[in-house]
Amino acid sequence: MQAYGGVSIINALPSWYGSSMAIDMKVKVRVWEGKRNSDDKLVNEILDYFASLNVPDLRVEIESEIPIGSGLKSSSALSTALIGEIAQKFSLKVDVTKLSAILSLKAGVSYTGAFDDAVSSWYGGISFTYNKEFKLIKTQRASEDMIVLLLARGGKTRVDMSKLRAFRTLFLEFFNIAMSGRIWEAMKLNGIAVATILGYSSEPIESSLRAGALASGISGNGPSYFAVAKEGEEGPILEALEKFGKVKLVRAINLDNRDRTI
Ligand SMILES: Nc1ncnc2c1ncn2[C@@H]1O[C@H](COP(=O)(O)OP(=O)(O)O)[C@@H](O)[C@H]1O
Ligand SMILES: O=C(O)C1=C[C@@H](OP(=O)(O)O)[C@@H](O)[C@H](O)C1
Repeated sequence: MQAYGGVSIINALPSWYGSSMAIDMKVKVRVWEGKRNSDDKLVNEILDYFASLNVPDLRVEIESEIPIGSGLKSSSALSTALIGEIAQKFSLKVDVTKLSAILSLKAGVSYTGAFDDAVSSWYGGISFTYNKEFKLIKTQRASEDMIVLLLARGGKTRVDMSKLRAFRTLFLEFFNIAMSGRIWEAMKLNGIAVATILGYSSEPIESSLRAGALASGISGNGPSYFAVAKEGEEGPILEALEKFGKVKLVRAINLDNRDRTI
């Protein structure tokens, strides 16, 4: 089973309201009956949950294009893909995205459950959620004709959640801007605010906005930066971002055929 990474539109830590957009960076997971081979806490939390439903011990193979601990939703892509794979293999009916959020919290890899990220990872497109109640507000298709430029970096450390929580009202406003359809504006405001609050340099963001990006900022809690460009207008932004490291170009992804009944 596979799921996808994403970039943040609204980080859910400040207000519990979150939104993210799936991008074409894949995580592919396969499982076989056999002795467990993972020492990852998220994988083991998921395997423990299914063991409690009498699913036998499983060997897990993960192929991921997303750097771990990047802000690009590697954990939600992994957990939804793994939960979906096990549910399909053993014909179990589960709510993939809600279970992903609950088990991510239990495994300690998430602050709010990252339900926003689980929904975009699993269903593609854009998610709007209220993570406190695992509530899906809406999903919408993402424009696949935009280019997302990534300074993809992994290995983030814990963030001080109270720093972001202090800006609850501001992020609630950003969320409302996104809900009204002004996605790039909300994405940019969120991305700049997260960078400023968490102390990341704003130089890559300023450079890409000067070069014509529709949005730029920190995705999730970082450390990855992103910029969004209209197709054909990405050249100067690529040039601006390349001064800060290797840049990866991807597109948003919609998964119109995802089975919503698993
Ligand atoms: N390829 C992978 N293999 C094993 N575990 C992974 C992989 N990708 C993600 N994870 C899990 O996700 C966690 C990282 O989550 P997090 O810090 O929220 O990063 P991100 O912002 O990329 O989602 C890791 O600690 C690990 O448990
Ligand atoms: O832990 C969480 O609940 C979240 C972490 C952040 O994402 P990353 O894990 O990608 O940093 C954030 O953007 C998301 O809305 C919620």
